[in-house]
This record gives sequence, structure tokens and C-alpha cells, in this order.
Amino acid sequence: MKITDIKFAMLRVPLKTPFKTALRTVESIEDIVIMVHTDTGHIGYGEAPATAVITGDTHGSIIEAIDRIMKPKLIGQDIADLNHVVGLIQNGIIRNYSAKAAVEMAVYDLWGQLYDAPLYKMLGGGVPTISTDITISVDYIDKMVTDSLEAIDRGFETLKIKVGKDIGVDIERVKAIYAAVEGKALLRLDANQGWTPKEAVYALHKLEDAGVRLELVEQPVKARDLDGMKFITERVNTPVMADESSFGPREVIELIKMRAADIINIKLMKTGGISNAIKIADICSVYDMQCMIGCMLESSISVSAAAHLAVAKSNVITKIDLDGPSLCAFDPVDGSVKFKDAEISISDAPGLGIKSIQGLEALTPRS
Ligand SMILES: C[C@H](N)C(=O)N[C@@H](CCC(=O)O)C(=O)O
Ligand SMILES: [Mg+2]
Repeated sequence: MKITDIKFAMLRVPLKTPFKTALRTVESIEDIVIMVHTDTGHIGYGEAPATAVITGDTHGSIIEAIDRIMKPKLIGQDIADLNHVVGLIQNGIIRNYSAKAAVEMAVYDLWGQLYDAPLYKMLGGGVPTISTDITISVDYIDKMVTDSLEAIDRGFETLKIKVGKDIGVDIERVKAIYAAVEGKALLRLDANQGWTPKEAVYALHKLEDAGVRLELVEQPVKARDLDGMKFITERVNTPVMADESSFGPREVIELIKMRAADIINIKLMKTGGISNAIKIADICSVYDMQCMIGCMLESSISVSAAAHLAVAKSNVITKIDLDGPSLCAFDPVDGSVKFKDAEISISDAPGLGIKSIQGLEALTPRS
């Protein structure tokens, strides 16, 4: 099975409700979809969001990196030589992680199709059902409480509460939500870099002293502030998770050596795809460190790839934040990974199991 072409499209899916974090507000998913064609007629699918504020990637940079750098190297390559193909994707250009993730997942999709097995089985197998949290956008306190209760009614047992806007209001936000949902859902916080180290310690002590039990706090301070992450990790009981501070395996090793976090959030768009995500999971398993699998604002194309990985690495990926499809107004994909509120289940179609995608707008890269 040899690669013959890579085609591009834009996928736009409105969100059910605006997604609001300390970093940005977004109303729809607008992601690049790629289709890797082969001489056997099989097609591998990949997706990349342009999360400029976190990864630095834009639609233009994703298309250019794939079309100008990766595609010429990949045409004619045999999918059976997976490690060689992955090397070509990873080593032809630095950074550009979302572009690499999209191409890699399409190649892994084809690798599963080549051997007629679902990707999670190719990666080691596992129980193909997982349960995700859902994000509660940062907003007025009453709105966040209402959104939290609605999420619980939909069956979500873990809520990822976005904070990081104003430390005083954030403390009140979390206390109000905790009072409303105690015993019905587990709370995890994500400050998306919005606090200073001292603010984070202050807020978490206030919450801990008030009896608010949190599963974890994600990325309290600036991505580059590893000393700040360590300062917080040493001072609070709530486990601290690195998201924007950890992209690839090297950052994870650095965080582990520094003891600057308790948990790592693996996202394909930060690792540059599945191969580095596997390395991170393996490193964390050596150091008895748990991982979350997360996503950006992604549809069920790339979130399916993350779900396959999470199933295969469930020994270390114990926390799931794959709510992209649940945040969307509809699922444009007909595939073998089903997203039904909190439950994500994978049936045994080969590769990623994507049959068709509604509403793709074809894109032609600039010549
Ligand atoms: C969607 C997911 N639950 C999430 O919160 N992801 C990111 C932010 C993604 C974005 O801004 O597109 C995170 O910070 O964990
Ligand atoms: Mg995060």
C-alpha cells in the first residue's frame, strides 16, 4: 500500500455553545482535514485544528507544512514501513505539531487498514469503551452552575471547569459549582495559564480549606513557567497537571526530573501525533506518573485517533478529556468510534474506522 496523494479540506462544525477559556472564546470548529490516498484505493484521514494561542499553528501553516515539506517526501512511501514513514513526517520540519499529528494519524489509519485491524488493537489492544469528562466554559457563576447541572443530566460524571480569569471570582465559581454537584460529579479545574504561581497556591488552599475536593488542577500558570509549576506542585494537595507546559517527550522528561507536575496531559496536537504520544505514555509508565488524553477543539476524526490510543494505553492514560465531539452541534463523521455524551465506544472496523465525513469543503494549496 503506497501513498499516492494528500488532499486537503476544511471542516466547519458549530459548537452547541461558545467555548470560553482564559485564553480564548470560540464558536465553531474550523479544522483542516487531510486525506492520504494510496495505490490500493484506501484513504487515511487526519485532522488538525489551528490552535494558534497554544500550538502556534494556523490553517495556512498546517497546509504549507504538509503540502510543501511532508507530502513530497511521502509520495511513493509504503505504509508497511510505518517507522520509516513516521520518521519522514517527524524529521522533515521542526515544530508544526498539528500538521504532523494530522498526517501521522492518517498514516496510522492506513496501517490499521493494511492489516485489517482497528488501530487500538494494532497499538496493543484494550477494552474499547472509555468515558470522557465535559468542559464547562468560564462564565458568570450562575451560568456555570446551570451548565454543570445540565452536563450531569446528560450523564457526565466528571466536569472540567475552566477558570483562570479572576482569582477571586474563580474561587467563588468553583465553590458554587462544588456545592451544586457534590456527590454527583468529580471536578477537575483548568486555568489555561491564567494564574500566577502565588495566586494558584492561594486559590487552591482556599478551596482545600473550604472542603472542596478537586481531582486535579490543569496548567495553572504560564506554559514556560516550569519553576512556577513546581512551586505550586510542592505546596498544594490537589494534583497538578501540565498541559501547555508539556508538548513532546523531552518536555515530559524535564517536568518529571524537576518534579514540576503530578500528571501529564497528552494531546496529539502537542505531541505531533501518535508516535510521540506513545513515547510519553511509556515514559510516564516508567515513572509511575498518570496521564490524561486531551484534545483541542477537534471533531470526531482526530478525537477518534486519540480514543484508539487511550484504549491501548489505558494502563497509564487514566483520565479522558475527549469532549470535542460532545461540544459540537452535530457529528459530521460516520465512523466506528461512537461519541454518545460521556461514553466513547470503538467497534472493530479497520484503522480509525472512518467511513464518510459530511460537509467537507475541498481546499487547494497555493502553488
Ligand atoms: C476541549 C478540551 N476539553 C480542552 O479544554 N482543551 C484545551 C483547550 C483547547 C482550545 O482552546 O482549543 C485545554 O486547555 O485542555
Ligand atoms: Mg488544558
